[in-house]
Amino acid sequence: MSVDKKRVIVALDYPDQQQALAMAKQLDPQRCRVKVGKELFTRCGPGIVEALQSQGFEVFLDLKFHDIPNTTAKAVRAAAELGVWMVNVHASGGRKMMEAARNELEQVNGSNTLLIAVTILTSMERSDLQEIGLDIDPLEQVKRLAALTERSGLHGVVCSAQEVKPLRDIIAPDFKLVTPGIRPADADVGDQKRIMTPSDAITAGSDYLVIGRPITKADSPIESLARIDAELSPLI
Ligand SMILES: O=c1ccn([C@@H]2O[C@H](COP(=O)(O)O)[C@@H](O)[C@H]2O)c(=O)[nH]1
Repeated sequence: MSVDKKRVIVALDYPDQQQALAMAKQLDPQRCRVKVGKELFTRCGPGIVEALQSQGFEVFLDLKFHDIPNTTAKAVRAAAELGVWMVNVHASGGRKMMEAARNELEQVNGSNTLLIAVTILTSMERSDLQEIGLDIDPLEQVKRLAALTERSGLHGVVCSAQEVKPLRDIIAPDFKLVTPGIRPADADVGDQKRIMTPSDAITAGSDYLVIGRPITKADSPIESLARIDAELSPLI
């Protein structure tokens, strides 16, 4: 089995195609992947995904679908037909929703799109869960949703890197753990709560690190990415 060297996914959280493509132009599609999220996709539509693919990038379409099973499944089909590398739903949409999405994906001819589920957003801490009626530690809820996601036949979950080690004890080794909330030691934390440095995340066993503002808002995004690469290169 070949080792995946492209462990960093750069979150292209920009308000227009021009800025997103200008950033992408500075990146090497052989060394990283890119993520298109709600802001960029809502502004630009599927054309931005196609533009990035034509530059050679594998795209994680991070739209976090959360709806009734039929609607979510059809949205996942649309993403797979766009040829994205990875797409996601919210695990809290439940087993029936996730199974419908997985079944629909299996019907897409020749697709090898990965389908993963968001557990608990990395911007949330225990007090946030309490406000929505969940009197539980984030780790416990993440474990519960990751187990449900695996039973529903998806390929992995989005979680915090802080949860990777405990999750590895309860899920299959090939179940993908995709971790946003990555912050180099000197970076602004912003609205993220459950964070980890790039090297600690890889050491803990994260498959993919999603990194946005520490790169995209840096004075020199390329120097920032190069520092992250240098931090990770002895580890991957
Ligand atoms: O739990 C989650 C799920 C998704 N995200 C997304 O990842 C990036 C992180 O960006 P930063 O600028 O590095 O904070 C962003 O696009 C989020 O939508 C997440 O942060 N947490």
